[in-house]
Amino acid sequence: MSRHGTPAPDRDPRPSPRSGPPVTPPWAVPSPRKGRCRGVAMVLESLRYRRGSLEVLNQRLLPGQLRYERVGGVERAWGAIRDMEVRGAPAIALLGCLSLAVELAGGAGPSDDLGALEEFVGQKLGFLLSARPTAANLGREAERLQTFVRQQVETPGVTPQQLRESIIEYIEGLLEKDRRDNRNIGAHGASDILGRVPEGGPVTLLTHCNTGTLATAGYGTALGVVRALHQRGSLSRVFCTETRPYNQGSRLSALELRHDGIPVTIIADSAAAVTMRERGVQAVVVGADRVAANGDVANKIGTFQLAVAARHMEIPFYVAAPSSTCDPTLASGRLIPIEERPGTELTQLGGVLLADPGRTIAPKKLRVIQQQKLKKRLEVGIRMRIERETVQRAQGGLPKKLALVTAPGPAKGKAKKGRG
Ligand SMILES: CSC[C@H]1O[C@H](OP(=O)(O)O)[C@H](O)[C@@H]1O
Repeated sequence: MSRHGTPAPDRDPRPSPRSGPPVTPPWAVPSPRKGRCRGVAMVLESLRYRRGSLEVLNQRLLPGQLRYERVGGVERAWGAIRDMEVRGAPAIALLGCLSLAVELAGGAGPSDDLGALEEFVGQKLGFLLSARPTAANLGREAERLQTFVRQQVETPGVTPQQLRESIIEYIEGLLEKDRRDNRNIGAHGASDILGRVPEGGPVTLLTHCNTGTLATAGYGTALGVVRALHQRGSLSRVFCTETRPYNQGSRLSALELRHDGIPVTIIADSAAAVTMRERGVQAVVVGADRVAANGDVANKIGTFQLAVAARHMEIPFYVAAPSSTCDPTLASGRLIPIEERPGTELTQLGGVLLADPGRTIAPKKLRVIQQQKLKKRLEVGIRMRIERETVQRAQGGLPKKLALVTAPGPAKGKAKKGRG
C-alpha cells in the first residue's frame, strides 16, 4: 500500500532499466589489501617500461580482464597496434618507439657501424608505420627520432655504442614528455572551458572514444581536460559515448574515469545529440588522430556528427591533441590517409554475431573540421551539400525540360567533403 492509501503496483521483478545488477570485472574485485585488487595494483597504465623490458595492457580484453603482455620487439608491437591491443595516437607512437628501444637494449642491429645502425633504426620505424595509417603521432615521432640520430651520427667521435645508448635515452624521454604535454593540454582546456561558462562551472561535458591514460603515457588528452576539471572541483559530469564499433568509450573511458572517481555516464552513440540538448552539455571534447595544416581533423568515426550537432546547438566543440598529432605536411584533411577496418568489427562483438555479415560499410576514421574553422565553412558547406542533394533529388523527379535554380557551388579548390 502506498502512503496515499492506494495499492502499490506489483513490483516488476526485472532489474531496473536504469541500473541493472552491477557486474564488477573480476580483476577489480576489491581485495582486503588496501589499494589492490585481487593482488593487482589498481593502476591502469597502457605501457609498463623499464630499460630492456616492455609490457602492454591488452585493451581488447578490457574491462573483463586486466592482462599485461610482454613486447619483446618491433614485430610484436606492430601486431599489438594493428589489432588495437594498444590504441590511441600517442600510445601507438610510444609503443612503437619503446619496442625499438627494447630491441636496441637487447643488442639488436649493427654494433660497429654508425651508418648501418642509423639504417636499422629507419627500417624498423618504417615497418612500424605500416600498422595503422591515420594517426600522425608515430610518423612525427619517427621523423624527430631520425633527425636526432642523424645529428648524433654527424657528431665527431660518437661511437656506435654511444649512438645506441643515446637513442634509447631519447626514446625513454618521450614517456615523460607525453605526460607533461597531457597535463598542459588538460590545464589549458579546463581554463578555456571554465572561462566560457557562467560563474566558472561546474560543467557538464560530452566526450567520444578513449583519449585517456589508456591512449597515452598517462592523464590523457581530451580526458586530460576532463581530469583537470575534476581536479579543480569544476566537473559536474561527463557523458561518454559507447563509440561503436570497438566501444572504446564504454569499455575504456568509462572504466578509467570510474577508476579515478570521476562522475561518468555512458550513452549510446545514437543518444549523443539528445543528451547534448536535454542534459545540459556545455562542451564537447574529443581527441584527434591527425590534424592537417588547415585545421581539418581526423578522428574516430562518429566525431563528425558530434561536431555538427554541437554546432547546431551552439555548444563549444574542442579538439584536444599534442603537437605530434599535427601534420603540417598535409594541406587539408582530404589528404589524410583514412584507415579501413574489417567489417567484422561491426557485425561481431567479442566474438558474438550481432548482424548478418552481408554488406557492411567498414568502420573507419572520419574527417571533421575543427570548430574554430567550422563557423563559416562547415555551415556553408553543409548548407550547400543539403541544397545540392535536394536539388539532385528534385531534378530526378522532374520532367527533363524544367530547370531548377541551384545554389552556387563552392569556389574551386575550396570544396569540403565529409567522408565515411
Ligand atoms: C589521444 S587518442 C587519439 C585518438 O585515438 C583514438 O583512436 P583509436 O582508438 O582508433 O586508436 C581516437 O580516435 C582518439 O581521439
